[in-house]
Amino acid sequence: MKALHFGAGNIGRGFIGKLLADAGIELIFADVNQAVLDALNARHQYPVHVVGEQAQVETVTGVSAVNSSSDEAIALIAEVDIVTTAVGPQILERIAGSIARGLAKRSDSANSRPLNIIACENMVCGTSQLKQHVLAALPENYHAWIEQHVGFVDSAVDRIVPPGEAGSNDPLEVTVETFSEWIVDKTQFKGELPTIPGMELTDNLMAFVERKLFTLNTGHAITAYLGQLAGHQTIRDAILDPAVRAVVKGAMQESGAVLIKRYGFDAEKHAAYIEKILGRFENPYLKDDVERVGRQPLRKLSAGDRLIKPTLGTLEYQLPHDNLVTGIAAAMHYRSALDPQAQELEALLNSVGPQAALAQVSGLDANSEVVAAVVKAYAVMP
Ligand SMILES: NC(=O)C1=CN([C@@H]2O[C@H](COP(=O)(O)OP(=O)(O)OC[C@H]3O[C@@H](n4cnc5c(N)ncnc54)[C@H](O)[C@@H]3O)[C@@H](O)[C@H]2O)C=CC1
Ligand SMILES: O=P(O)(O)OC[C@H]1O[C@](O)(CO)[C@@H](O)[C@@H]1O
Repeated sequence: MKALHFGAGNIGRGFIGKLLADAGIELIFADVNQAVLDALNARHQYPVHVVGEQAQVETVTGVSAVNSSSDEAIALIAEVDIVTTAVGPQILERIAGSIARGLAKRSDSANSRPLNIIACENMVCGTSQLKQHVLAALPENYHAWIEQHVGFVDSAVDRIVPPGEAGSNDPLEVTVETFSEWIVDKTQFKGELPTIPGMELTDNLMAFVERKLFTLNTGHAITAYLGQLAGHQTIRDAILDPAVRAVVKGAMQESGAVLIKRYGFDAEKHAAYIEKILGRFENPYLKDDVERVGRQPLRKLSAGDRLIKPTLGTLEYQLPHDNLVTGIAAAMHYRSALDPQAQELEALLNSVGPQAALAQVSGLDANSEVVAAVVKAYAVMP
């Protein structure tokens, strides 16, 4: 089997690419970072530091790399059995053009072996969104062939992989936690289901996607936003602050109450899931900055993402949401000189004020009770 993986970043090298290579699949990364491409092609291997109680360095071997918009990448799409991505939600549209050209070439060369494409991003149905971008970039006469031969498989991906330590000058080295979970929708595959250790198949993906995004990511984001307000640099320091932890845990419980109602999760098991996540945030072996986890606040404050979507669920089922409201207010205070979305948010707040800014960014009704509650919480934050 042969795979092309877009995005040789933290999740690409530290999680998805590692699982593919460990499964004996010939793996080629597609990226735009020349230093990373050169290093992968010079060494064909890289170290993954798996940190936890029993730390170990695992070497991923037999890998190579191409530029993601090169003719080589397009030729590979025409040839491989699996394409995966971990590039960031906003980049999916950009790589869709290369994928479309590769699929056209595959169809033109009458390669009718099934191909499965799996986007591994923090978003609901990321692969289905990628599929729409790919179809939009392809002439209509290819669409029926794509439907027949190409599986667009949605997935949920969970492993905390911060950027490498500033002290390391190896562009390939990556540090990961021991925990990992990659769950894919088995109903969307074309051809035989692959057997890749570490990839779990389900026919109930939406429950897993929402469980992960609206528990881990909800709690993580609020830890970052409240952590920054309290002057903490890292997620660990923030979650060890009792005032931050109380709100984070409360918000995960509020979001969890929605998930339990919607998907029938067992309440006790869900409480244990929350505790495990709090322990992962505390991981003493990872240095994870609040600025990484809080990045792109406009995306994180959008209607379908980790703060607003669970809050909408609490409104739907008439459940408490005070801690989620505090988290949303803290997100509106997020500032980062390195993050264009943080600056855009600040400019919007300065020009139209918190009530209109929140309504614009989140799609919430400006005159709703929940927006009024967030604005009230926002006003009393330092
Ligand atoms: N880091 C983490 O702990 C986790 C991240 N995720 C998700 O995984 C995705 C990737 O995140 P990270 O690996 O942390 O980001 P990253 O920034 O470390 O990696 C992204 C990679 O994509 C590459 N890239 C950018 N434009 C590209 C293009 N046009 N073609 C090909 N490659 C391109 C970048 O050069 C970089 O190597 C995101 O959607 C994130 O939400 C999900 C779970 C955990
Ligand atoms: O990658 P995003 O969506 O910006 O959000 C950061 C989040 O992703 C993760 O890196 C992995 O799920 C979390 O650590 C964090 O909640």
